[in-house]
Amino acid sequence: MTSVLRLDGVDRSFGDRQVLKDVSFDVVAGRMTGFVGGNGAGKTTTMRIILGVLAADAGQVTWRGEPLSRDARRRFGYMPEERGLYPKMSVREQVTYLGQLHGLTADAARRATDGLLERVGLAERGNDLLETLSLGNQQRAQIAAALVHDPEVLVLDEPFSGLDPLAVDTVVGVLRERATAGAPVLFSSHQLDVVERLCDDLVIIADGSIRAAGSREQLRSAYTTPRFELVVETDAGWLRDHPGVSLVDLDGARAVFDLAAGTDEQPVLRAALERGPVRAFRPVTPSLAEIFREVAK
Ligand SMILES: Nc1ncnc2c1ncn2[C@@H]1O[C@H](COP(=O)(O)OP(=O)(O)OP(=O)(O)O)[C@@H](O)[C@H]1O
Repeated sequence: MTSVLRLDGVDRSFGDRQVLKDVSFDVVAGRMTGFVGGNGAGKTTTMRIILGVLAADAGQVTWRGEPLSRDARRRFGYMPEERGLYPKMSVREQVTYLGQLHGLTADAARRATDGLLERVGLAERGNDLLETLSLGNQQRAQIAAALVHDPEVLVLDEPFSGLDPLAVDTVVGVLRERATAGAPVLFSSHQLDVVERLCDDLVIIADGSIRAAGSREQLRSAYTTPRFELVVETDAGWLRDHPGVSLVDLDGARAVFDLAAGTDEQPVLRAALERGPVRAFRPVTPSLAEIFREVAK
C-alpha cells in the first residue's frame, strides 16, 4: 500500500492557542480515508494546510515524497468548508469554468461537466442559478466542481453534510469510483455511520492530536475487547458470578459481557446451556462510534 499524501509533525497555533499538535498521518493510493473528530478538533485546519490555504507552523505535507507544490495542488480536487461556488452563475457554467481553470479545454470541461451533473443527479438543473438550488443540491454541485478536472486526489471537508440518504448514496458511489480508479480520497465527516460504511482507512483527531489511525479492521481489532452477547430464556444475571466475565449490559434474558484476557468463551456457553435453551451467543464487534468515543475521550 503506497502512501501518496503524508502529513508529518504538523503544528499550528492561532494566537497562543495550539490547535494542531504534531499531526501525522498517511493517505494511501486507491483508498478512502475518513477524517473524524468532534467540533473544533482540528479537521478543517488540517485540510486547509493540506490545500495550502493555511501555513503550518512546523512539520510538512508531502505528495509522493516531495513537499507539496502549487503545481501538484492544481491536480487536487477539493471541497473547502466555505463552499465558494458563485450563487449567481448557473451550475453548468461554473462547473465548466472550474474545469477550464484546472487546465481542461472548453470542450473537455463541458463534456466532463455534463457527465458529472448526470452522475450526481443534477442534469435537469444544469441551467439553474446555484442560489436557486436547495442546499443539498448545491452540495451535489460542489461535488461535481471538485471532480470536474479528474483530480489525482480528493480532499473534501464534510462532503455529506446536508445530503439526504439517497444523495449520500449517490455521492458515496461517485467517490468510491474515483478511489477505485486510483485517486485517494480524504474526507472529513461527523456522520460516523457514513464513515463506517465508506472508508477503508480512518484517522481520528481530538483536541488537535491524532488519537488513532489505520485501516478500519486494524482499529477494530486494536480496540476490541472480547465482547459477547448472550440471549437465553430466563434471567441471565448468573453471568455476574461467572469467572472472567464482566457484565456490560443486562436486560433480563439478554446480556452483553466482556471476557478477561485469556478466558475462553466456550465454558460460558456451556454454563448457559446447562441452565436452559440459548437463543443467541455471538461476538460483538464495536461500531466506529464506540471506537471513536473510546479514543477521543
Ligand atoms: N482562523 C482562526 N482563528 C482562530 N482560531 C481558529 C481559526 N480557525 C480555527 N480556529 C480554532 O481552531 C480549532 C480547530 O478548528 P477546526 O475548524 O479545524 O475544527 P474542526 O475539527 O473542523 O471542527 P468542526 O467539525 O466544528 O468544523 C477550533 O478551536 C477553532 O476555534
